[in-house]
Amino acid sequence: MNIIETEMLTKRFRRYKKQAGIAGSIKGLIKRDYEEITSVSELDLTIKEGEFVGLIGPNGAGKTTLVKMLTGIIAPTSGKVSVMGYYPNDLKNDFKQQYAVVMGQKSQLFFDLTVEDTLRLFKEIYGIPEAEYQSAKNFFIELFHVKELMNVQVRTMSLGERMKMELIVALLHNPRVLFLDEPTIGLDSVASKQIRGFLREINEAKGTTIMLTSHYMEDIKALCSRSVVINHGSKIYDGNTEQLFERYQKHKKISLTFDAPMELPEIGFGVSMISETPYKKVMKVSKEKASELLSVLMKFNPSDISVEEEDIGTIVERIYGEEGSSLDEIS
Ligand SMILES: Nc1ncnc2c1ncn2[C@@H]1O[C@H](COP(=O)(O)OP(=O)(O)OP(=O)(O)O)[C@@H](O)[C@H]1O
Repeated sequence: MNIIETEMLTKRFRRYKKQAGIAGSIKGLIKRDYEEITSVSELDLTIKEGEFVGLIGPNGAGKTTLVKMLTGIIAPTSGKVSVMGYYPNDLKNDFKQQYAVVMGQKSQLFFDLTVEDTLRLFKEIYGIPEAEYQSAKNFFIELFHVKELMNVQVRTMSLGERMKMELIVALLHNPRVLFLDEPTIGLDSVASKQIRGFLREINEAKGTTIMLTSHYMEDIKALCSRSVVINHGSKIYDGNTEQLFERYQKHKKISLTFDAPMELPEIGFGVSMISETPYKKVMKVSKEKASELLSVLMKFNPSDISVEEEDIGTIVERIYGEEGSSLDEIS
């Protein structure tokens, strides 16, 4: 069953265009010039119940605008949108009860309350019956291993602990759809990995449909079997995530940190150095050579080593750049 359906979905904004200088400001008081921006353009999208979909695109691509239309925060300019059978912008209570939004950069927690109190507060907000509340709470406490944090004030928690709480609060009422925006932002690699594990578990155990927006390609690669790439408001790829990376990702970025100043010899593998200080080296290597290079680099005893995927901007450029690539062919 399709839980999200859009057809020719379009959102245009009118933006005041101020002319430069004081003269421009004064002129603007009398006559205003506007420019029209098409943030989402004729977008067709269907998502089945239970899917875990990555929504990716460079800054300003239209991701947030799309999610705002799917959650009813803004109305489309034209086209059709249906989420769980509702027109989101009607903002029916039944609709709002069935989805959740978690944003890595915005918190819905009350920093002075303990987690126990916060959860109880959200129980009341969502009107969750006591028995259901207890069972959901226990399920998440166990899943996220947060038993010892229940009576801790939110403000004293680490970023990773707080993100777990954001997810518990959002999922307490068992929503059918979860919209996630940058859930691992600012987290170290251990905490990010943990959060990814929980999200996978929630998707599998509860069948929650998840739409994940992230600039971290590692999140998308680890979690989403399907990816939707948008650029300038239009869909430019919709399909298998593995194929997306296989086809459009050429390099990996490897960062090494050392406890003492280190000068690396010429290491070959066609490596190009992105930045270099005595304590930190960041380099780019073709994805085929990455693991071989890693085993060589380990011999220099780095105190930390990380491997990152290419950023979405580079992937988008390749999608455009590939001769004959068309959406029909890819998806
Ligand atoms: N309320 C608004 N009024 C005018 N223009 C807007 C409004 N909201 C978004 N836009 C414009 O629409 C375009 C898409 O913005 P949107 O926030 O959806 O992009 P995004 O893909 O979420 O970007 P980011 O990754 O930077 O968050 C941008 O050019 C933005 O400036």
